[in-house]
Amino acid sequence: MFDNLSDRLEATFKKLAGQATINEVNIGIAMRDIKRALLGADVNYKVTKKFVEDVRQKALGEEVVKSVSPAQMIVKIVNDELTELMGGENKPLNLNATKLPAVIMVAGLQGSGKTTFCAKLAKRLKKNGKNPLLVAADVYRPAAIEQLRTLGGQVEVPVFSIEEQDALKAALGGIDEARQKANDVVIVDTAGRLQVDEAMMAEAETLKQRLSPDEILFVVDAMIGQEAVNTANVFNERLDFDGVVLTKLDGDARGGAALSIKQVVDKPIKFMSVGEKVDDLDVFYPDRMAQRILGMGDIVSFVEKAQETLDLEKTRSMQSRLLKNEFDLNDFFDQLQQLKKMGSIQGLVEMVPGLNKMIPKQDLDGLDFKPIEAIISSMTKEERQAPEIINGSRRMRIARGSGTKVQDVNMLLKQFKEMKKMMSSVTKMTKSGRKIMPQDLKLEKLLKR
Ligand SMILES: Nc1nc2c(ncn2[C@@H]2O[C@H](COP(=O)(O)OP(=O)(O)OP(=O)(O)O)[C@@H](O)[C@H]2O)c(=O)[nH]1
Repeated sequence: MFDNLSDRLEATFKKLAGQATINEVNIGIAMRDIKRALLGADVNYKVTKKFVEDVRQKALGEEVVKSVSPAQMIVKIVNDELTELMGGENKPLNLNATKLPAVIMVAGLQGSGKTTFCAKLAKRLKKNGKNPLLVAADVYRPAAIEQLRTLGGQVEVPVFSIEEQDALKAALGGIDEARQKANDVVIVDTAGRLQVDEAMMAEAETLKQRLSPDEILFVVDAMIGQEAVNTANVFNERLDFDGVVLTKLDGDARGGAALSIKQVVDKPIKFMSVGEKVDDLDVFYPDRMAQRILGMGDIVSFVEKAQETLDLEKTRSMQSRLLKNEFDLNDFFDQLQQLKKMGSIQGLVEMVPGLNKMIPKQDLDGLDFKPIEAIISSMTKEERQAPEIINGSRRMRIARGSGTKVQDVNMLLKQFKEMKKMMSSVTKMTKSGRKIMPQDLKLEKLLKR
């Protein structure tokens, strides 16, 4: 996701890197490039136009600070504007129902990933101490009910359904059942159709009126590009939903939906789904997403994900070593082993600065960490602890031992060094309690301001 956009933005920043000052001419060229990059990523035309204009105004209005290069300044402005574009901060679910159970209604087109999302959300809520009930209000297709049952089984959350084709009856029945069984949240999976149609909308409206949900979430497949924004508009006009869930962000989606939806319907993106497995759901953080788009990785999400999934003992010791700046290739190796346990590798790799450049994309599907593992395995304990002692002859030995080339060893060491440098600035920032920004990770000069 966003690869192409990231590459094109990076190229734009590189072009600016050699320039001494910001002026109408170089900003004009940069804005033209950014505009093309956004349109190429399927971002809505109006949104793109406004975005570029805002960045231009800010860039030209910005006071020139000697120690900051135009490229750095623009990266910062683009980062801030991207964050704003996607909603600024994450907006959490509203589950402060005065009457229990809280009701979450989930709507969207058929095949958007709605049912899968319901199960993922149930799992997440359960983990957070809730006692959810899933309700199959997609009553027209037995397969959909069956799917919810299967997924409910996987996440160990009960599923309520009825035989009759009456969505309202199913939903009300589910709420009743929740009251009796002391479930504090009800997640209602509503019917999707292949296209927005009147009957579907009317049914969803009735459900909204009768259930008074605490939260209506609209689920949309990010792969459908511009159409995602149009569908969101139609649903929003009828349902005035509370939040958006973007799905299939692990696929080839160009990201336009993520970047346009908030602006067009003025509703926050609350979650993003990044794979088919029940764990592949992340809270949507606009600031972290902006950092990812700018190729800065997303250390914060990565550590959080690690905490959720991994061997806590190991994670803790890794974090403490990170804080002490003792992170070495042993930790890196451990991390790779653990990564495999953490679901969608592609998604995870994108979160770690440097790692996305280290592992060729085509290798990700086959989880091919083997060359990296082989290289690290061929090192001695001392070498892993202090990679700087790995000189030319050691590199040759390691390459031979791991069946790789010296260039591969060089590459790994170089990337590790960069990663360590970045992590060290992150940890310094964490210690000082200051919020971490992408420019902290890459643009060291800015730190000196
Ligand atoms: N790659 C990927 N696939 C997903 C994701 N979310 C859902 N899917 C897949 O998309 C397909 C459709 O998902 P469903 O949850 O059945 O979609 P739905 O909107 O409930 O569709 P109906 O039940 O047919 O109305 C399934 O094969 C899911 O496994 C995701 O984030 N990434």
